[in-house]
Amino acid sequence: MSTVQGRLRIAVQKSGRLADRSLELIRDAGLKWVKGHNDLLYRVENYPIDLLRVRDDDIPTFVADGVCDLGIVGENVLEEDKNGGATAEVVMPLGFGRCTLKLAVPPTLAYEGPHSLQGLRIATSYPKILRRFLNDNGVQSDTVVMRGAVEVAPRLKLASAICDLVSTGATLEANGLIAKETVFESQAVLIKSPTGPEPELAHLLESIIERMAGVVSSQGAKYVMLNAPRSALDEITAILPGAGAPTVMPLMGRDDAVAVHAVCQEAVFWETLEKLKAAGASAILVLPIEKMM
Ligand SMILES: Nc1ncnc2c1ncn2[C@@H]1O[C@H](COP(=O)(O)OP(=O)(O)OP(=O)(O)O)[C@@H](O)[C@H]1O
Ligand SMILES: O=P(O)(O)OC[C@H]1O[C@H](OP(=O)(O)OP(=O)(O)O)[C@H](O)[C@@H]1O
Ligand SMILES: [Mg+2]
Repeated sequence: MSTVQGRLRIAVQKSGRLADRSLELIRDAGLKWVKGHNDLLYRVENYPIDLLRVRDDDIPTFVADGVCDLGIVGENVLEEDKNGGATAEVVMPLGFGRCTLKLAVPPTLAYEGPHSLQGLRIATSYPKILRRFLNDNGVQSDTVVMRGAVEVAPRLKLASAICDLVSTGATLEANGLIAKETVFESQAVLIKSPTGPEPELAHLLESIIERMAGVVSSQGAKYVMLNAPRSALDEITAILPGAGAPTVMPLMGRDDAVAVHAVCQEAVFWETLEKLKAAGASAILVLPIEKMM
């Protein structure tokens, strides 16, 4: 595929677990497109950018080779794809698509540590990451590569253990398997091409990355406003989760109390509000943040 002159390209998963969240992030960064008849390529209307919709396995190569300038992919796929050649650069973690590559065994296998897998067969879709884990632990095992439904391998007597992605653990449980080792922790990441775009598009690329960073950091962040007795100010600001220096303002006609405004980078739970109240805070408001830069 040849690159289109004068347009940036962003690779996203066409369908699957990352597809919707990837488009949502791009939309929140201010890009607009209409779904046309071309399923592979969405043309962005308000910037010279195209969204290339592909299998997630192809995204690292497209970005490493400069066919796409940016891409959104799971760290697990990126890691498995490493081959010593040109690699895409990780720009930032995106906070979604969190999952863990785990080793799991049936209850009939007496597991006492990685050495219990010595000489056994392990089914996985991630042979390279698994091989590295086994080497690091000095274990020699055979791997059976399966593209999906890895969890059925022990029942079919294809393998004695599996190494697959887990998030809720429901699939392992449904297949009677028990997780034993964490092999790799993953989430979706933004990657960029090492070759860089045409010089005229460099500024646009940086601006899109900066906007995406703003969207990611505002996710889960809250703007908290409250009134606090002056005497409890230190205690109250210490309770506010992930807040930098809050803004402290006088309250008209009240020398003993102040208004506190803070951006909390972490989730603000009901428990936090209860603690703030117990410390003397009142009129507590928690507001969502739409954009942050
Ligand atoms: N159970 C899960 N929970 C959260 N994230 C997951 C889970 N399983 C996979 N992921 C993440 O989502 C990515 C895409 O998963 P998906 O199952 O859609 O991939 P796929 O079947 O390989 O899709 P494709 O057709 O694009 O090749 C994975 O590589 C991983 O980073
Ligand atoms: O811990 P859980 O929440 O149960 O999730 C784990 C399952 O999710 C992924 O598969 P997916 O459903 O994406 O299907 P696939 O194997 O066809 O890609 C993974 O391969 C597991 O099978
Ligand atoms: Mg895939």
